[in-house]
Order: sequence, then C-alpha cells, then structure tokens
Amino acid sequence: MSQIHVRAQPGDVAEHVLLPGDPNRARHIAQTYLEGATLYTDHRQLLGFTGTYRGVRVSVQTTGMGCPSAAIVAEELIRLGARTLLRVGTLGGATPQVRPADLVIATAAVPNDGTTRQLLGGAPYAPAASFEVVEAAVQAARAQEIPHHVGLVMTEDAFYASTPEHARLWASRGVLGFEMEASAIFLVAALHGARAGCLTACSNDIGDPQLVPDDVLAAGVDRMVRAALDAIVTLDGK
Ligand SMILES: O=P(O)(O)O[C@H]1O[C@H](CO)[C@@H](O)[C@H]1O
Ligand SMILES: O=c1cc[nH]c(=O)[nH]1
Repeated sequence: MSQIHVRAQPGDVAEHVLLPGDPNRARHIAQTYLEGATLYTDHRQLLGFTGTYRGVRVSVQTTGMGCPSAAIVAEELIRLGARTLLRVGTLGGATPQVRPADLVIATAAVPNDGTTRQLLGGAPYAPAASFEVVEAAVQAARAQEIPHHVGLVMTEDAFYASTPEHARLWASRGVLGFEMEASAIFLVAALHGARAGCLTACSNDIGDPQLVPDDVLAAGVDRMVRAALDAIVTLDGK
C-alpha cells in the first residue's frame, strides 16, 4: 500500500536506502552513482529513486530537514520494505578538529530534538547507529583513503539556536558536530528492528554563517556518498 508521504508501492523501494535531507542531493546521487535509476516518488519534493550500485539494488530517498520529517520518511520506508537506512547529510562542525568537508561517521546522536522525546514519552535513551553499519562505513572510508572522524553527533531542531559556545560545551563532551535528523532515524530504525547509520560532510562551523565553498563541499559530499555506497555493498546479504 502506498504511504501517506512516501508515495511508493511495495517493491519500489530497495532494502538499502540512502537518506539525504536535500532533494537535489538525492537527484545527484541517483544520476551520478546509480545505474538504471528511476524516480518512484516526488510527492512534497521528497524525491525517491531506485537503481543499482555494483549490482546491489539501492534507493535514495530525501528526508527533508529536521526530525519530524525524517521520522515520517524512515517509518514509511520501513513499511515499504527498507531494512538499512543510511543518512548521507551535512553537519556543522563543533570542534576545529572537524575541518571543512571532512567526513564524520556517527556512532550515536545526542537527541536534542522533540521527535525522539515524543516517541519515547520522555524516557532517557541513546539513539545509536547499528554497529555493523558503522563498521562497514569505517572500512569503506579506510579502503578509499578518505580522512574521517568517528564519534558522537548532536541532533537538534533549531538550526539558528546553536552558538559557538554551545558547540564548545558539547565538543568538550565528545560531540563532533551538529545535524538535524540522525537521532530520529536511529530510533525509528531500532523500534522496527531495522539497521541505521549516518555519514555527514562538514558544511560549516556551528554558529558561523560562512559555508564551505561549493566546490569543496561538493567534493566532500561525493567522498561521503562513495563511502556510503561501498558500505551498502558490504552490508548487502548480511
Ligand atoms: O544537508 P542535510 O542532509 O539536509 O543535513 C543538514 O542540513 C540541513 C540544515 O541546513 C539539515 O537537514 C541538517 O541536518
Ligand atoms: O544542522 C546543521 C547542519 C549543518 N550545519 C549546521 O550548522 N547545522
């Protein structure tokens, strides 16, 4: 049955799904990396494509920005048969250690968002990536010699509420950077017995309106996507 937001039929969505926030990134991934990619939904501009990468069937589905939208998309993808959800996003660096366009592989997400709070009824919980997804992503980054960081991210709702001081505080607690969807994707996947991960490319420093130059960020995004797709190939059949 088609879902309310992800307007697709069972069979349209692959078992493994890449999840960018941005529909243009979804189109770029489908056109650049997937063979035979076809669009299965454009409802609400949540563009979704399915094709193959090195013989493995893969979808790329836009989540939109923020946990409310990402949680809806994750839930509906699982209803449509998805079993591996791998976010491919951008992130604001919380520490000078994370350089422009660097790859950050999340192990878990500090849930500074309202969606996971509602789903959990306020109970404490640690939304975490699946170990095998982290392992496959790290292996892919190493094999492709992509410099990367592995650790905590913070998921937040209010993009413009974050300040350099807030970033320094959370960096002192091990957070590498801030983004807006990982906690919800990790939790929704866990609630349904699916596996999840999150790869991000650093687009700016937290609180700094200066974005990484377009060409530098685009190269970082492509490195992230290549690592994510190779991770999916490793995970296929496991
Ligand atoms: O580039 P995407 O994947 O959208 O990710 C980041 O960018 C958006 C904010 O600019 C949020 O969605 C945040 O998580
Ligand atoms: O959530 C995000 C994503 C990218 N950059 C930020 O500053 N915050």
